Amino acid sequence: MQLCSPSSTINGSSADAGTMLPTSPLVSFLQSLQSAALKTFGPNSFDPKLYVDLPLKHSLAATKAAFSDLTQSPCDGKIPATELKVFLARYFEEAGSDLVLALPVDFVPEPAAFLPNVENPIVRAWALEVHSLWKNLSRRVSDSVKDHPEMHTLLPLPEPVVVPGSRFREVYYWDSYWTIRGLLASKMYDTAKAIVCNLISLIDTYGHVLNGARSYYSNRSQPPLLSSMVFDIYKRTGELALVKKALPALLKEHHFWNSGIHKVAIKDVHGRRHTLSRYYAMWNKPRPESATTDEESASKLSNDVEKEKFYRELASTAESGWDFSSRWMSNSSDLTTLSTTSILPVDLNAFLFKMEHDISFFAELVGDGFTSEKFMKASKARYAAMKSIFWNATMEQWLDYWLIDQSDDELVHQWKAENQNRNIFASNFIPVWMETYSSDRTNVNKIVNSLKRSGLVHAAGIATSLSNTGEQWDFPNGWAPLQHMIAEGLAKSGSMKARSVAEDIAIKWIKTNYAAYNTTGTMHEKYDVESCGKIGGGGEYKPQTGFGWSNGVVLAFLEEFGWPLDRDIDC
Ligand SMILES: OC[C@H]1O[C@H](O[C@H]2O[C@H](CO)[C@@H](O)[C@H](O)[C@H]2O)[C@H](O)[C@@H](O)[C@@H]1O
Repeated sequence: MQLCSPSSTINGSSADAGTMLPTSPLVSFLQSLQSAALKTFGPNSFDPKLYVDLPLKHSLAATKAAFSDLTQSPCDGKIPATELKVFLARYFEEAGSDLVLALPVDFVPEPAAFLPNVENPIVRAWALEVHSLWKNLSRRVSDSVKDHPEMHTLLPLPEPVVVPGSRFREVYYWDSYWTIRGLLASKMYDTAKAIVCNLISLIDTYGHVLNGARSYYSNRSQPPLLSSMVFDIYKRTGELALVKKALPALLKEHHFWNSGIHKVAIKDVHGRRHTLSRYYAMWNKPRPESATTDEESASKLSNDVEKEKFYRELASTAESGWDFSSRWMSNSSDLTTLSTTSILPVDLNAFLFKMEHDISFFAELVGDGFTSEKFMKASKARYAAMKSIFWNATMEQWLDYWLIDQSDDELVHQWKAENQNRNIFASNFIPVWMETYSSDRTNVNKIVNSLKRSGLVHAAGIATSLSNTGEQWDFPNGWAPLQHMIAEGLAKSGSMKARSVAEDIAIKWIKTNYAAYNTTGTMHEKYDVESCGKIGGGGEYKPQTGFGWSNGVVLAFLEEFGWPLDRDIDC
């Protein structure tokens, strides 16, 4: 494979964070269609995202004119269902039809040296089924997107793609990391590299990796894991070409997260000044993919200023990947108290610490000593900042820091102990995924003890939080990425005790995925950690199947821990 096809021209750097990016005419129109469809079809089984994913069959002008005729004399303020259905069939292609199923070039039914330590034949057969799911999730962007981008919200990408599945028809940023981990276990190195090339092309065009490859996602990113993708592929293949290609893009991405409104200065208890980052979307309107839901949630707010602030918090929370969770709310039963832009998140800064480390490593590899040194210094500075601002020695975990009672106009915040959020979330343990933390034996043992008494570890894995709010990034849901980062960090620490806790988490997780697969015939986006084989729920959309990161984590766990002949896979 050619390493990466030439990517689209650079439009310049991304707009200043905190500003509003303009809405495209197509997205605005599809949002009005979404709103009309809700009125017509009602809320049961209504998925607002479907409407903003619809590709046009005719020009936007012609489609708008026809829609306008339809809305001239609606009965009871709504378009009759039969008329709307006819309009939809006449003017739109099916959602997702602009991504064409494409067999990955490097897929073989049973790769050589596949999961050598999985000895149990039942588990091996299932792992091969999970491996075969890459065929269902692999696509290429249709030519019509490249030829007529104005008729699609889907963005053109130069290489084949792997999608999470179901309503998530397009590429997602942080999901891609665990997809890649699974592809590496599946020995599908070209497909893994293609994913990275696509994300680099987004940085070339927008200055950051988008939440997902849709025009309506351009106002925000997602947890920054591109450097980890490049690092893991390099470790596996030893090929320098991808590192060389990725390095300039990573420098741009680092700038995106460490400038403008993402960047926060804070003085610690000793008066030392640090710089950390936060999530902050360039958007203060309803998220187009969930506009009807967001408008409903905002309806109890009394004025436009409050609504705009709330909409920005919703989009910024989507940027965190944890949409939605009590983690970001000052009142866990009230979504309108989302305060994501006023929080310094542990996991985001841990990812950036790793990015700095990775960039330093990549720069060294390509012979750029100056950049390598610069980023080593940056990672050391963030390490010090994370210790001063997030680490809580009594709880022996890292805690999110709330920037409360201080306005954004203040140039430097002042750390106060009471602003650390003492609620327990899986994110409080994510730094252990980074080698710098996991290789410190004393620290790891403290973290293992703290994790064990946290209340997060359940029969079927690690819970996202301890609060059952009905939001999907809360109890009792467990998510594949969270299990993986914590277990991998502990497993690689060199502490036998930590490795055994990690293996226990991995076994529980594999068993619950297997049991649910056996009863439902599919892999799920999230699971309920209270009992083995139970799928997750809650949140703003129906639980999804497919599913990229769950498949990736099962394969990565089986690669790391194997499965002995005599270990039972049943719950
Ligand atoms: O449509 C609602 C939201 O859906 C996405 O978020 C969830 O799915 C993503 C894909 O698996 C995942 O990356 C994210 O962590 C999930 O919470 C989307 O990313 C959001 O932006 C969107 O508003």
